Amino acid sequence: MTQDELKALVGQAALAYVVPGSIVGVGTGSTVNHFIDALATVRDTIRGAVSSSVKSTERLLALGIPVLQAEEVDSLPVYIDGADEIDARGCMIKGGGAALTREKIVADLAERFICIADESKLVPVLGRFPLPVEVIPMAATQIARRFAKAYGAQAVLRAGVVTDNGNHILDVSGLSITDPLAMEAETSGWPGVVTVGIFARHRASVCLLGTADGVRTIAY
Ligand SMILES: O=C(CO)[C@H](O)[C@H](O)COP(=O)(O)O
Repeated sequence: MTQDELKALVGQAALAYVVPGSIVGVGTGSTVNHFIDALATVRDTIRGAVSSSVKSTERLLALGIPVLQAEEVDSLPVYIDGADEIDARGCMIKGGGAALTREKIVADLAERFICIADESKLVPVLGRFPLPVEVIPMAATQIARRFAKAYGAQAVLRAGVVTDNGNHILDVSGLSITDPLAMEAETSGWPGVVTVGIFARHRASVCLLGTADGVRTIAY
């Protein structure tokens, strides 16, 4: 099976976690695009979606799924999203699609984070995938220096990318994230950091991994 077929498999499997009559939290990315397509087939059974990006909103609306604003809902039963890396405890690196800030906001509304990914995303330790960090533009250089000093890591500005929030993305390589909760807490507090792409406080409750043998479900 191709990687895209594995993504389609888990996008479809995630439908089992959609609560009838509810509003669904929807992430961003190529795997989530498959989920949105699957969600459209049951759109009459849900009240709508809260989306984590302009791209996902456009796809949801094009498929006839109503989109609500985050401020219109108190809580969501599930948030369904992809990841760039997932460790053995369900902590993740996210933000490859530059949507990490809104993803964390919508995930924070949800009771459960259902992560959908192909099995190549499962790693022993987070950090091989460069960590995306959304930053206020004027602070980018200062924050890059701080990653070098604190962790010996190299932060590179993602060229030509402006987030849905008008900010920039640093991609930080050379990290070995053995304590995701601690690193998320520490770096999230640096001035100028909007959102760090470590999802430890908002880690996955369930991970659906696409494998050649079918969907592997990991509950944390
Ligand atoms: O965090 C994300 C976007 O900001 C995505 O969930 C992550 O990049 C995975 O994307 P894909 O499903 O395309 O592999």
